[in-house]
Amino acid sequence: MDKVSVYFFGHQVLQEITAAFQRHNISVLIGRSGSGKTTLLRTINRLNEEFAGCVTRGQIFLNTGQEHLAVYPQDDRKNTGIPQPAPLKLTSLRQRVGMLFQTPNIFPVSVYKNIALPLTLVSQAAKTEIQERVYQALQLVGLWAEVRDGLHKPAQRLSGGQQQRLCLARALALRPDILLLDEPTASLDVHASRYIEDLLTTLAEQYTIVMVSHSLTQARRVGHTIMICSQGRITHHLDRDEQLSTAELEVLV
Ligand SMILES: Nc1ncnc2c1ncn2[C@@H]1O[C@H](COP(=O)(O)OP(=O)(O)OP(=O)(O)O)[C@@H](O)[C@H]1O
Repeated sequence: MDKVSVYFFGHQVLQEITAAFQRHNISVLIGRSGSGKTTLLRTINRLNEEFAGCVTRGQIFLNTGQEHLAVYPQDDRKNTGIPQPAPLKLTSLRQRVGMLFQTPNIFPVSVYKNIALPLTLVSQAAKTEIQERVYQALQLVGLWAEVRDGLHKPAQRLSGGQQQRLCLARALALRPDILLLDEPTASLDVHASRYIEDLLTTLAEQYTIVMVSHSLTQARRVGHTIMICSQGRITHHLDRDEQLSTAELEVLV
């Protein structure tokens, strides 16, 4: 992303952020409450636009390895003769960029339909293929053995950790390039959190993951890169093995 700023009702909450989230890496955003972590995450799938009074400036590109695509249509270089990447439609962007929230946002339908419904909406796949992709997604998040006998039971009956994995399976079934995770373990106990963390480490081999966390220890456990946000800026950009003491202090100030 290049010089990305976000305003809510004229108040600037992101200050010209320029950053790159490496492919097949877990980038963890940490920082004090209100520093802009969630807003930054939501620029990547343009979710901020769903809120009243929001204006976004700057440019975001998505590099999938095969394609170079523009997330935001604005481009100051319009008249410079530099070839412009293809702009992404919002529906396509939301399919390519999956998102998980602090508390699992399951739909009030069966386990199976939680994954199958969005899949049916965005793909032309036949019923048998939908079923195959639902099963694959459940296996990918380690839920298959736990839910195979209750696929058509209400998803609300699952535990919190299972519900969060179901949400992850729903996002993965759409075959995204990027996963955005907003404190995905915030509502889970330590065992369910560790399960999700291990899962993310495995998924990072295939997906680009950008995650918000309030836990520095979690950031150190799973993050390949740690980005520290403060007052709408990324003030530190650290690799996993870098000494964090200065940065830790910055966060605590
Ligand atoms: N929909 C919105 N409407 C108005 N202001 C908003 C909206 N979303 C975020 N903000 C403002 O943007 C600023 C950054 O909020 P954001 O949620 O991104 O911070 P955060 O670092 O994720 O905080 P937390 O760690 O508490 O979740 C805050 O001042 C917040 O009030």
